[in-house]
Amino acid sequence: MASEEITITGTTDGRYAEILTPEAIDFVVALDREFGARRVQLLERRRRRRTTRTTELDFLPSTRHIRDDASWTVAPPAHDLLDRRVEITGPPERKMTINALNSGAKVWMADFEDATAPTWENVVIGQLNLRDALDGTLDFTSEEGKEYKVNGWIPTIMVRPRGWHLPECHLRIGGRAVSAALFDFGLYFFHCAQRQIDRGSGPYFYLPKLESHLEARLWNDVFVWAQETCGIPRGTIRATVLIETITAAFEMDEILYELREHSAGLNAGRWDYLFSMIKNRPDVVLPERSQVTMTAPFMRAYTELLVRTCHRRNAHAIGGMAAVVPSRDPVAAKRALNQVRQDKRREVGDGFDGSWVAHPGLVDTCREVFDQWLGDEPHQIVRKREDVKVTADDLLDVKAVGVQVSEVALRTNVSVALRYTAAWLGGRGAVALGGLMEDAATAEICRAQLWQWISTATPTDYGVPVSAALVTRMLREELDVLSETGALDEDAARRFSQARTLLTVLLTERTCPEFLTLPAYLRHLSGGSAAPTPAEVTVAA
Ligand SMILES: CC(=O)SCCNC(=O)CCNC(=O)[C@H](O)C(C)(C)COP(=O)(O)OP(=O)(O)OC[C@H]1O[C@@H](n2cnc3c(N)ncnc32)[C@H](O)[C@@H]1OP(=O)(O)O
Ligand SMILES: O=CC(=O)O
Ligand SMILES: [Mg+2]
Repeated sequence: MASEEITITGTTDGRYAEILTPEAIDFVVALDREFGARRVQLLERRRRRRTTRTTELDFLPSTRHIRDDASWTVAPPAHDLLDRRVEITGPPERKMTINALNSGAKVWMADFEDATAPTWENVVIGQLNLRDALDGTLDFTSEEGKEYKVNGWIPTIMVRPRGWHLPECHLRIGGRAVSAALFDFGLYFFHCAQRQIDRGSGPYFYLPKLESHLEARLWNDVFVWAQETCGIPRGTIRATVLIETITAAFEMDEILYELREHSAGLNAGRWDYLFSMIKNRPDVVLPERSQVTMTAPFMRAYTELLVRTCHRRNAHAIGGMAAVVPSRDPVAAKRALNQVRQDKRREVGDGFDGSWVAHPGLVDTCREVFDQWLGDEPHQIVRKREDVKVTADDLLDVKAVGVQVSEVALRTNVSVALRYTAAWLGGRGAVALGGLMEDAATAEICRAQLWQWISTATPTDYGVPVSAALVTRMLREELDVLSETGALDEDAARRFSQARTLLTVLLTERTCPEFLTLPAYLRHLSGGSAAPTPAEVTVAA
């Protein structure tokens, strides 16, 4: 096994070499050799669980003792994760890294996941930006000559590696691609763990898209191994798990338990949660995205249970993303701020200890709401929310009878899915479209909804059922409009055409494809040359 060839197929010279040192690559390879096989087994378990399920989802009988045992709690919070009232998220792109570090938020989540298109450049240079930030050497000059530098105080940094489902195909062991999650975690840990400790902080993470406590156990074992290997005391790492799949919502206690010596609570990843709901219950038709708000009974049940579960275990409960971004139009900007204010008020009132914003222009709004409620207290974990009683039925209480979709809703989902996918193929993992922040999670909702509406022939409010023919026609029309108005240069036209082909295939599969980003990555960003499937050839023709 030790003789398996290690190959790297992306750029490795210039500043890439500062991250892709032989020692750092050895560390990632060792991580993948240690844990790669378990990751593959857990992905297979995900597939089996989803395809062979015959009864409704429920809490696990086998882990009842963990839920019923009131005696355990998670480790006390690290000193710089005590007060998390406002957390800004975004990709570790150079300028945005500086802007996030200067934003005044308590925490910055540097995101290799929903907000990053995992091109080789984005994933390696993102690591370099993080390291430069810690070394105090991060600067940037824009094309217009605007100079960017990090001011004095910076937020606590948490890094979100990619999910277990994604491979990093540019690094292979004996021809096998390594896990993208271990690649992102490993490089950050290798370069920045000690740097963070030296400045009085630590290696902190956000863990995305977990589907079970066994996946949390795998992360915990990765943490223990990484700390031991690098001579860092056990329990130095801290990680907040996003509860953003419906199966994980049934295992919140168990996830905290698995990670208890490294846990920094849970976060309500509302957008992927909706996506997961559609994927896991394809026959329960959800209306358009704008109508499924956080006050829908099943979304409320999920967030209430999250707060109660966290606080019972002395862990932070962190709120989610109101996906509006301020616009330059003052009226729209005011509306966006009001929406964010309302969303954060609901969260703090429910017991959340902090929340996310997607833009520096929203930091003050979120902080003001939490300041008003928390005052000088760093969090509200003392509010145990014992009044909350959430059953399995509550988590699944989707009122989806008689859903009809409007033409506007259909066209919006088509437009966002197409534009986002094209941007992603061009290396941008988050974009503002129509005043909304769109990232991998929100785009997955759009395309999964289109798939669901096609597969159930959901009626439209103008008399015809949604069909593959209707949606593929809309995709073509959307692309035609962009082409005719001259909005696309040659590169953009190619990416839009690739996006249309990809979406057309995914939207017409018999079962809802697991992820948009996985086939998109394998086909277009992995540096490989995957042959097109017969379905894609048909679409392209
Ligand atoms: C479902 C989830 O997982 S949510 C978490 C993942 N998603 C995210 O993190 C999205 C983060 N947000 C973003 O990426 C951006 O806000 C976008 C793409 C939506 C909009 O960005 P822009 O189009 O650049 O917005 P806008 O022009 O208003 O930005 C103004 C300034 O704020 C900066 N900015 C905007 N958002 C951020 C951010 N999240 N972090 C740091 N800087 C930011 C811009 O770089 C720009 O800087 P400049 O004035 O120095 O040029
Ligand atoms: O990652 C966050 C989400 O809402 O999805
Ligand atoms: Mg997410």
